[in-house]
Amino acid sequence: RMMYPVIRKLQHKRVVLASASPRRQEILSQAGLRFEVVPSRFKEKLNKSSFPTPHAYAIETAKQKALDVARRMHQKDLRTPDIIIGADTIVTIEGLILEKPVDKQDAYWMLSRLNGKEHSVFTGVAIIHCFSQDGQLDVEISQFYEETVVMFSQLSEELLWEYIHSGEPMDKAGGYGIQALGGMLVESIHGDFLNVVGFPLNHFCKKLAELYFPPGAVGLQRVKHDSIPAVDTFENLSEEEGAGLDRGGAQARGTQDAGHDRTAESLPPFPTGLLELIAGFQASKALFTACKLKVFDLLQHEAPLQAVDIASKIDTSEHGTGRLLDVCVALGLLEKTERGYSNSDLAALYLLSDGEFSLHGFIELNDEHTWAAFTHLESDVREGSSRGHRAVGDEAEGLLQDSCPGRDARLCFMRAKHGLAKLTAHQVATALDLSRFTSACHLGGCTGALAHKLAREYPRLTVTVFDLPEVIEHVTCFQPSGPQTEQVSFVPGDFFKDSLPEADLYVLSGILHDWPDEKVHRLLSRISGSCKPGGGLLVAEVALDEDPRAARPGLLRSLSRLLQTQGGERSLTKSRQLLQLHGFTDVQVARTGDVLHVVLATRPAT
Ligand SMILES: O=c1[nH]cc([C@@H]2O[C@H](COP(=O)(O)OP(=O)(O)OP(=O)(O)O)[C@@H](O)[C@H]2O)c(=O)[nH]1
Repeated sequence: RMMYPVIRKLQHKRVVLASASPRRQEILSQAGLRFEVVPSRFKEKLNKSSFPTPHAYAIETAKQKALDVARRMHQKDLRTPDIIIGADTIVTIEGLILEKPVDKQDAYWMLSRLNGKEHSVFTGVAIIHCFSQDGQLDVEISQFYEETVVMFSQLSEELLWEYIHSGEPMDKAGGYGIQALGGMLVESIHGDFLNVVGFPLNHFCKKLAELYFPPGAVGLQRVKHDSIPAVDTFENLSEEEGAGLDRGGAQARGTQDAGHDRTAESLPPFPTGLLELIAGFQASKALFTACKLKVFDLLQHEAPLQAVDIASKIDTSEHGTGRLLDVCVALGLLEKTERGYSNSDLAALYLLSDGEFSLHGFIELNDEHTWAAFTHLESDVREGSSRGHRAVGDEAEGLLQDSCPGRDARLCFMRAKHGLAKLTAHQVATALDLSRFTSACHLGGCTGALAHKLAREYPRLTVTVFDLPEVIEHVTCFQPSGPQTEQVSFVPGDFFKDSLPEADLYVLSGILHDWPDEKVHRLLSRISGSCKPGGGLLVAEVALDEDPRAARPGLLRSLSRLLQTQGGERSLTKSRQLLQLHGFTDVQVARTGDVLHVVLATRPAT
């Protein structure tokens, strides 16, 4: 059998797979790895909301699974394995983490969330090297995760239930098995198939290559005894397993703080998520800086490049540039080989200044304005708006209104809006059926990204983009070429003062959250006055959610709105009430993608 060199490296080691998953066993044995299986007893009960990202949660669970086996094996037979592998697979959609369904109803709930949409599958993997000396356990932990994006077809209820009754969903993350019947539900995938099945073999081999054939001498990250995260995993040990054991056997050896004589079981879980959260602003600023220095643009044209060449081309210090580039590698924005640095797929897709789905403008806005606003957070929270609003908010509000401080700032704001609108336009345009309308007016439609998408989706529809004259003045450079441009026109005006263009559908996307309640009422009352009987109002907003984890992006944005414009995200219930208050009925709601709610309401015929 052909064996990948890194797998061969493990040939004479005692390798344990800490997993009961038959799929993981199959994938690793097909790869030629020899191992024993010792299923973990770690209960997957970590607090999901304490992790900044879903993958941080998956990695931590994988690590705890493997550590549980390490401790139990060490205590039980004192012949510690050399390597223990743990893994955890989760599905994420709309800010939620889905694991294995607990029953058929739960499987149905999961599958109907995934139905017709895109979701991500993350597998976190922990590779634990164990060392036993003087009866003590020492470990070195290496960990990584892999993401695969999966698109589900639109499926009927009947088909979902038939699939659920097959029994296949029950032991699978997200309630489906892509490798079997569940493959019929999947329209497309982007990324590693085996990652969805439960084990990212390719990334695993790369990780082993990093560990066993490091370019320099850098190898495993040795984790001190006292930082081995302890978890409550021993309650199920049989008497035989537990007999005569020193319960502190797996505990930290040589703790620095001898005064804290804690046992492993009494140590709290290692706060990986919290530590990532603490350092979160550093990662953002590193990304902002690399964008501002046009690192990704450069590497798109010339790659791979060494740090010294990048530094000379972007006119920065070699030392500082090298550090920044390595951080970008760690953040998954760049890739690094002996030949130099190049863009990761993520960077190539979203971080080029002229890419189709560029978030460059949004990053620039965050760097130049939101960042500054957040530096006043403490005083603004104390005062409810105030200083930050006066110092920074006026400027930010000016970006949205006619008192805009300058052309550059306005263009920065437009680029940010354009990038976000291109990302969400398809979801907003297709979330609900708009085919009964023939004319639409997108209020505050900025560069027209959503208007063009509406025109493409509904060939009978003409769309007027209504925005401030100083915005309309700059829209030309954002226009696509193609036939649907004839359906879209631009009209300058202020939706608080000027008469609104006639239309049978008004559209507000990401507008209401910019304004306090009093202005929202004024705007809705003007739209209600202009809307013909039978006409509609489509509102797309980042909505607050009942689930605190899913609500996080909305809540953070709400905080940022408070600082910048006095506006804020509103819950779906609030949005619905607002529309009803202004005479709209028949409110239909659709949740799209990760964060948006789209609401369509009708002005009744009187
Ligand atoms: O398409 C597929 N998606 C997922 C799976 C299987 O789902 C489970 C994921 O659960 P988890 O990571 O918790 O792993 P367990 O099964 O509980 O085993 P442990 O050893 O970790 O306790 C996993 O088995 C995937 O293989 C699938 O089969 N297809």
